[in-house]
Amino acid sequence: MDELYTDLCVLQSHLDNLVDSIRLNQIKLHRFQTLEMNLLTLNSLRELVDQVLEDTRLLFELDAVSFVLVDEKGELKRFLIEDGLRVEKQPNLILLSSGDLLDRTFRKHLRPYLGNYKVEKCGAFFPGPPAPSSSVALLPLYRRGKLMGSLNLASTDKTRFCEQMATDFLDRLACVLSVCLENTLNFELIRRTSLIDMLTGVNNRRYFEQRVGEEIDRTRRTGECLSCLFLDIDHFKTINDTYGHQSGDRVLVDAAQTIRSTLRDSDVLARYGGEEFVVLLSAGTGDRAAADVAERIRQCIADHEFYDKNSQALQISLSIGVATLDPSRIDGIDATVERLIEAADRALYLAKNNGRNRVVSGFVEPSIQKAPQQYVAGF
Ligand SMILES: Nc1nc2c(ncn2[C@@H]2O[C@H](COP(=O)(O)OP(=O)(O)OP(=O)(O)O)[C@@H](O)[C@H]2O)c(=O)[nH]1
Repeated sequence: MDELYTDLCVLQSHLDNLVDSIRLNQIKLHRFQTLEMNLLTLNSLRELVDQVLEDTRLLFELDAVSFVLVDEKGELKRFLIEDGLRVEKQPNLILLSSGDLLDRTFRKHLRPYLGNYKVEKCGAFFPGPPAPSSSVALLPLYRRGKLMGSLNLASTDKTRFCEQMATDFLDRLACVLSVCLENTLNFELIRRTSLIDMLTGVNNRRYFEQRVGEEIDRTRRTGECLSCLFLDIDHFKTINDTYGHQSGDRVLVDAAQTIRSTLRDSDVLARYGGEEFVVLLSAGTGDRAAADVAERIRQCIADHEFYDKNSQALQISLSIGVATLDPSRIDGIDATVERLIEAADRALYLAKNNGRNRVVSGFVEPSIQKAPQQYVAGF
């Protein structure tokens, strides 16, 4: 009888353990499903990065999460900056200019690595080493045999990730994240290609008009200044007429690259149309700094040697109109895309009328529009 009772107790304890592990797996499954559902509704790389870095850590109660992405052409960095992410302030986002690290770590079998944190194996996957004796899971993200990145999880609980563990949930998460990453990158490329000027490779007017609206909303919220520069190549018709349309195209491409090289990554440069470009300076650039940037661009173009299609050197110049929207000077409702563009265009008109190859600056004025006050001249 006693023996039967002992057997029953052992059986009961087995059953209890089984029920516990089923409950635990249900909780895990629910967490994975929540994360997967969130990943499937994302629209941009920026959202994907935020989701992966923040939600994964909180949802799975991890001590560190990092996200490695292969970014050979620096495109992903540009997408993220354009969408307002301060990449330099995200130590857990690691953008690699080559896939060598991932190839070395996963290439043999494309399987996750689970185990103790070892600096030689895991050091490059975490910005700072997790606490001593942490356990980690490095999950390769790949599609069609190509490694795109990795999701890296760390816990101070050294039993959390062990070599012998079943990895079904983690495999599935890596697989879903890989598909989402591939879709997001394809979507970003299509979206941005339609926002790029085919000749010069800088953004087009459509992109600029989207961005300027977003930036004005931001200005209303933060009270920071927003400056817009209108740039127009002087006597461009004469360049076309003298050297031919193809040479004109070469000049436009070279001018766009030269202007881009004077700007910060976070500034927006777009071809507005024909020989007109527009620059939106990143939030917080005041009116004086904006005029300085404009003057730097003007000087850089004036000093630059351009070439026609027969490699004959030629010189060009730019007229630039600068308009600054300073929320401390105008009412929020006065701050509109049209008013900012109009003010920059008016300043450009003055620069042209005052002799070209110069910068004229002004503010978006409250209700009664004043002529821009000229305080910076080209030469
Ligand atoms: N090569 C080339 N020329 C273009 C392109 N788009 C516009 N243009 C030319 O740019 C010229 C612009 O001429 P205008 O608007 O008269 O201006 P401008 O000669 O630069 O004179 P100002 O602006 O007054 O200094 C026209 O001849 C257009 O045909 C382009 O994509 N390629």
